[in-house]
Amino acid sequence: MSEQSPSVLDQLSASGHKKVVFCNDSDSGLKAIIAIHDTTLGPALGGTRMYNYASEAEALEDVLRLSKRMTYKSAITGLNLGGGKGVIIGDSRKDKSEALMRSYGRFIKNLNGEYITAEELGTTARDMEYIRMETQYVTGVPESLGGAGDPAPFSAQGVYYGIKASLKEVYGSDMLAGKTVVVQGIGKVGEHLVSLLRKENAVVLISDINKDLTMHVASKYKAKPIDADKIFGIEADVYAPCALGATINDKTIDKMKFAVIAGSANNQLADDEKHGRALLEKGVVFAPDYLINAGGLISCYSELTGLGKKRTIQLTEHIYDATREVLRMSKKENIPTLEAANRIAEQRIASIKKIKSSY
Ligand SMILES: NC(=O)c1ccc[n+]([C@@H]2O[C@H](COP(=O)([O-])OP(=O)(O)OC[C@H]3O[C@@H](n4cnc5c(N)ncnc54)[C@H](O)[C@@H]3O)[C@@H](O)[C@H]2O)c1
Repeated sequence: MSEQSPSVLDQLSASGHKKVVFCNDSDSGLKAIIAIHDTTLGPALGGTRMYNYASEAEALEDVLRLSKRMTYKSAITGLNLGGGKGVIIGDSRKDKSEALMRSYGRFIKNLNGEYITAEELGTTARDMEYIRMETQYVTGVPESLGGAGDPAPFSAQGVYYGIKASLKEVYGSDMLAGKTVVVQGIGKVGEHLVSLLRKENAVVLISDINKDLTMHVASKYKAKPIDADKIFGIEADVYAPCALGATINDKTIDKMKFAVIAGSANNQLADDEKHGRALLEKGVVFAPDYLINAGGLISCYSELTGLGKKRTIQLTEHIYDATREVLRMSKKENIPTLEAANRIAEQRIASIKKIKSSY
């Protein structure tokens, strides 16, 4: 390691991580890192991403960042879960096998429940089935195996509540009828969101790089297709990014004519501090992504704790109140909404830590 790069333990100290496990199995070719950020509220839950990282340092940086975000996400959503994440280094189309996934499952097993995994970028429900063959500490398995199934409908529902809470902040009413919403990306989450918005007679504009899907969703829900390069010139009440991260950046902020940004995509701000502050100054209400896209996490939590669908829906509805609280704090303290969300999450963790210290 060069003199400039901090040691792994220094990196953990700086980010407040509890534990990082490096996994290596030469028989199956497994190379993975599991990061456990914080377990004050409960076991560390977070998906496993499989990605062809350019270096181990890049994989470590990603897993540290993602696991910390999971701590905040669970905390602000009111769940009794900590934050963790796993990354498998490799090409998910070429390097995956039953043995590799089961080997990874055995590393999770050896953590005795301190870390619970789920599906993420590059991993599938089938992979979770393989992990399940080795350990019970996995969630998001198919309904046919007793799991809660696809979390996307719950993620969409949470985004819908986030949009409504933001409209309430801006217009004093959360009615969607007649409001214009631009949904960017109409995949698993986006399409469910379009359906919920159209049920309340919102005017919905959709954009997706998949043209056939766009035409299909447009005619199914009576939504209007728009070109990707037109999005940031449109005047609309809400922009719902449901495709990629970092769409709010130096290039797009100036052009935006939206009152609210609320969508499912992770890490929507290219630079959390800089762009969070820029949106605040521009008067655009930004519903923090990690809060309003937590419906999928809530679905996993329900699966783990044996809660039924009804309770999952109730917990997802709570995203409305949680968003309102964040927006109120942001306004009162004149701080970006992401910072307000982080503070609320940190306050919950600190207060529960105190309770747990009492014998
Ligand atoms: N699925 C969940 O439960 C869940 C939970 C939390 C967060 N998220 C996040 O929400 C986002 C969407 O998730 P998903 O499960 O619907 O993914 P998905 O892959 O099913 O859908 C993404 C859609 O975005 C489209 N797309 C890609 N690039 C685009 C671009 N430049 N412009 C317009 N459209 C583009 C794709 O064609 C696809 O239809 C992702 O960022 C994901 O990380 C998803």
